Amino acid sequence: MTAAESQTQLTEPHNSTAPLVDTKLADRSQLSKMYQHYVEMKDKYPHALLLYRVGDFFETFFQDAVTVSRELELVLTSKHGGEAGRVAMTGVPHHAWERYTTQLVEKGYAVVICDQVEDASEAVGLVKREVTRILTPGTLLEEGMLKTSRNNYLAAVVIAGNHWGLAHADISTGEFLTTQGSDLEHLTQELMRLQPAEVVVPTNAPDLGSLLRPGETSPHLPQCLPPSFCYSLRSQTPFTQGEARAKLLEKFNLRSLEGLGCDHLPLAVRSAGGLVEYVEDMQKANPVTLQKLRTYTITDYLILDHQTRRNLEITQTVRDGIFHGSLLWSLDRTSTSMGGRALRRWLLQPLLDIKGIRARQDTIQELMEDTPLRQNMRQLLRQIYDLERLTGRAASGTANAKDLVALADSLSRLPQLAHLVADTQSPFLKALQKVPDVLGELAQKLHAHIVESPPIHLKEGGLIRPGINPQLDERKATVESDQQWIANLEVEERAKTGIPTLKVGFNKTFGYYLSVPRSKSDQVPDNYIRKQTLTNEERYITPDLKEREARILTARDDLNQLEYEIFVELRQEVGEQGEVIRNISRAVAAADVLCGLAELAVQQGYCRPEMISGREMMIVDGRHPVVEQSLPAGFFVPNSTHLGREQTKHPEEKPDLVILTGPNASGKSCYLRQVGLIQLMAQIGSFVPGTWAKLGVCDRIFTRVGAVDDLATGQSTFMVEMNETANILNHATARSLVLLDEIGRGTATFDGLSIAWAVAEYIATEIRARTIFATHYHELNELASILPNVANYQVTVKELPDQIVFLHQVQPGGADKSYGIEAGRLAGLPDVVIQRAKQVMGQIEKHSKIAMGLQNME
Ligand SMILES: Nc1ncnc2c1ncn2[C@@H]1O[C@H](COP(=O)(O)OP(=O)(O)OP(=O)(O)O)[C@@H](O)[C@H]1O
Repeated sequence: MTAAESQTQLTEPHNSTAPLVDTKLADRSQLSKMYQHYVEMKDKYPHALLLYRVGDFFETFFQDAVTVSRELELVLTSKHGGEAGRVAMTGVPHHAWERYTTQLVEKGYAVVICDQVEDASEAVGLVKREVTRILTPGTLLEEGMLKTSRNNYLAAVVIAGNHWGLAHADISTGEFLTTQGSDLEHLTQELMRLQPAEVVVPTNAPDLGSLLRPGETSPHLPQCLPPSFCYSLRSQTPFTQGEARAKLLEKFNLRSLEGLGCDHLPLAVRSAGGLVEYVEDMQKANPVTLQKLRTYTITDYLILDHQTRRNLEITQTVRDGIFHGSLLWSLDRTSTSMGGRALRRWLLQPLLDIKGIRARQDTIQELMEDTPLRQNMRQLLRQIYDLERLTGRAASGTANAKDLVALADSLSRLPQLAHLVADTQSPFLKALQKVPDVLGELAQKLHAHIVESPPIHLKEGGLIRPGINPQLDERKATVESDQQWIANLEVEERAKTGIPTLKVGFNKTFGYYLSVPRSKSDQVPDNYIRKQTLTNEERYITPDLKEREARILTARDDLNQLEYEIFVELRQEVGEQGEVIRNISRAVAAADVLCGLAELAVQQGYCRPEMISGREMMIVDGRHPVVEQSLPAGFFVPNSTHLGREQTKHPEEKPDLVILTGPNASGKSCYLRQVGLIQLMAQIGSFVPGTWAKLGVCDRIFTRVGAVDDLATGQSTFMVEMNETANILNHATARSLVLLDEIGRGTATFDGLSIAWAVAEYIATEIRARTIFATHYHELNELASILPNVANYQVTVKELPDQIVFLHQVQPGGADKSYGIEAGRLAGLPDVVIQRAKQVMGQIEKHSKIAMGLQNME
């Protein structure tokens, strides 16, 4: 029976023969003991999928079975549930729970793991089971469930009127930050930046504990929260000022929150306290260590709204939503996953502080100038594993022995790294010069204790080296000597019985046995006790053999247990050093990002931009960092940019606003984005694609690029465009960079042209933001003759008799034609249509000189 068939059958109304799918419809007193316990547990977690350990499986029952079978395409079956009848069931093998759970969590479900906590063979009555783990998208720790290249954020929000608090943590790395603000639009934008896997929201909803999957709505969810995330609806109590504050003080063992910088920020405190409470509630058996809470202010960073991040394709492309072809793709030369995550964070949160930017630039420069240092560092960094997450798993008790070996290997690279950077001067390299002694000692201890290549399982022995623990060695010796005794037994018994083919064997049911061919069974001595008869062989045991076997099995259990205890102690020691390891990990990650950026700058021939506090933007021979890498070397045509120069006798040479015209596909959008990306790269401290640059720090970059229907919100292309334009006009300042592509295209020509004109005029005269305005409306070129801070630029083409050659060069002046009709001709429009189009254009141009009626407009 397929999953689909079984599901159809089970979703039919319940009758006496169909399996039960609804716990509420089941007569609990008629259920057998285990199912009664299951239903009790399910009552506690009504909104999660409950995976219940039964023998070698994790099973789901009732309605959860239907959901799991549907989502994982597993066969839905049923089991006898006692007098009440059969119960719907879907199960997964216990060793594969991580794989299946990952899929469920990725689909936005919360999963509760209820495991057996006593040995089934020793249980009296029902095996004892407890909830050992609750997994939600934002509270994952397991290696296989996390993406190495990005943080997995859990966020918590508190909203009070137009004010908000937002805390976020990555519990796999320990990062924990909080902020507050006073415009709900900023909260939306900050959530869009973080892209949290899960957002915790305090509500008074009746269905507390439920997890809304992306796209699911609830009247209890504030409107400003974007629908694309998972939301956990929680009680408001832990988010009250008193509770939240107390929770933070307790968590970080503090008397006051002053040191955390959020004492005076009640909403930041409430969201952070609520988040800690939630994490503690989710992590039953594995307490999570978070780094000390840090407070930040969103206005301390360059603000990029969601549209701008999207349009500039910072982490993924607009068209396909993929990493390949994004800015991050083109810049990432990091060697560690910690560095990869840090680069992503930097790109989504560029700096405003010139000192901070210069410190990063200094480091890049030093690494560019010293090629051996850079190469050696990169080589060494490649040998450093994900220290942040390994430490997280150690501290929460989920790390295995392989994790600790990887951690020790990585820690032992740190002194080598320190040695390599011993003579460096820049701040980010100096931070690596001193490795706390305790880490070297820890690495040594781990290496000394754990075998080089340990097994994944922790309770089956083989983890700890000899010579570490006398008791362990003693037990090992006993087991080995007993095993030797058994090995000798074969030889001795062969000699004794004269049966040369006698063998000693082992199986799970009988343990050790002596195997003799049936033809020789009459030669066995009296002390052999027959245990099993097979086609060609007889199997025997002897009292001596059984005695040894009992000794071996007990000693081996003891041995494994002792090894496990030694391992757990080591793991705890690592956890205790969590903060020290994570501090140095952060330094390694930053150095890795900068080393990668230095490598990139050398490979691609980037320059160090001079960062200034004024508004000037000068880029000589700038290039688009992504398009350049996608074209064969030397094919990209560089272009310069001069904007916003304040002290100049010829303001027209350094305009605030550039009207950029040029035919389709000539390279206007590419140029526009290139300017935005160079500014953004400069503000993360990177060198930039160009031969020389001087850049005033921007407070925000705005883009309005291309026309895309927002079908999800039912808005037309034109309305989306107008909303975005309104947002820019309402928020841009003289320190912003505004990149506008084709404003006014989505409506009638004259409406569009009029809006485009008015928008450009407003930006140039009222806001004075540095702006590039790409347009097909050549009429806008008139603005330059009226406003002193507007200039015209065009992307040039060469006209040949039967084709247009794109030169991709941006030069002063306005294009007087758009070549749209030529493009139509090349595309095969009939000649008569082309001729008529030219006639109509001539007529329109005659009557549409805006400049002529300009006095009337003013
Ligand atoms: N400076 C450049 N050097 C080399 N190739 C370029 C350059 N600029 C753009 N191109 C190439 O030209 C193509 C078209 O560029 P782009 O999309 O920017 O044109 P456009 O003028 O904005 O067109 P439209 O007006 O139709 O949107 C790009 O895909 C790119 O490959």
